[in-house]
Amino acid sequence: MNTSLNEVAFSYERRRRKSRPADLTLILKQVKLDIPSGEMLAVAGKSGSGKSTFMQLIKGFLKPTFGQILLENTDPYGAKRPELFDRVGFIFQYPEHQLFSSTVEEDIAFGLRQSPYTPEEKQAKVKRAMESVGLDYETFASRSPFELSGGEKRRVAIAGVVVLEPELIILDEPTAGLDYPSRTALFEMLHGLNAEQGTTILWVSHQLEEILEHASRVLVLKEGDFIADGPPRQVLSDRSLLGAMGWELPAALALAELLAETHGVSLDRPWDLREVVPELIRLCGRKQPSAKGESPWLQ
Ligand SMILES: Nc1ncnc2c1ncn2[C@@H]1O[C@H](COP(=O)(O)OP(=O)(O)OP(=O)(O)O)[C@@H](O)[C@H]1O
Repeated sequence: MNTSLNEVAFSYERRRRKSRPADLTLILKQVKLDIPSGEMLAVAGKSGSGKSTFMQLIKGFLKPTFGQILLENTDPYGAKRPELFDRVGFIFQYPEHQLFSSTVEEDIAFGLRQSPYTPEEKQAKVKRAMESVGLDYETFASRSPFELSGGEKRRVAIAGVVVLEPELIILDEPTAGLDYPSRTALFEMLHGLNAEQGTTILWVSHQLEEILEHASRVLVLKEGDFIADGPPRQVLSDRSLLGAMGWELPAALALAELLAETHGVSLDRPWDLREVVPELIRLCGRKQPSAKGESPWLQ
């Protein structure tokens, strides 16, 4: 689903008739933005910069004070079509805190309770949603969500949104509090939804490495303005931007710079630590890993 913000400004203050943007404290400042269908879009910015407000406007939890949100070129408010917001799924931070049913299946099916589907159709949808988040139906459907691991609980909570087949999914720091394997699995799942169902994924992230690895585009928000927008490799190599945001250089670039300074090694802008490792191995005089994947450190 194509999503646009047309000069959207937002204030939590009450707007009086005839008030202008300059009369109010704006949390989002006349933002113009297009989010074409199918993007993996990360939003970064300091605490209080307006990320959550931005996401809630797209979901329809908040209404623009000025300007318009367009979903498939339609303003849901102007066209009196609030149901367009149902095509946007919203996953809060720590969504597992909102699980409440006694079984995984009931929890995921909760959003379908008002729908016209038969019980069999609902079960098929739940099963499909569970598969798309990597939860085996036979293993998990009848278990209590409260007995699962943190990563599994989060998958159940996400399946409860995926079952509604949203075209755009918004996630607020989806990897917060997860260990490395759970983070990797979560992104595999999001990439799967994006590639197989064309779902647009928009998520808030505070981790540059995560953005570099998973996003097709990154938006940087500062005090209600998008100050950068583009491919992560381009945006996150801008030193003045990194300085303005108080962000460290991504680890692979920092390591490459250190190698250049200390050993005169020149690497071609590595973005991933895996791209730096072969050079480190060479400098240490160790062999490269064999085709079988043996660790060079153990030889
Ligand atoms: N309900 C509210 N009423 C009034 N002001 C609010 C409300 N919610 C947020 N704000 C203010 O709006 C600004 C932006 O908040 P927002 O939650 O959108 O930022 P954020 O970038 O998501 O922050 P964080 O990373 O800490 O979650 C902050 O100054 C905040 O205090």
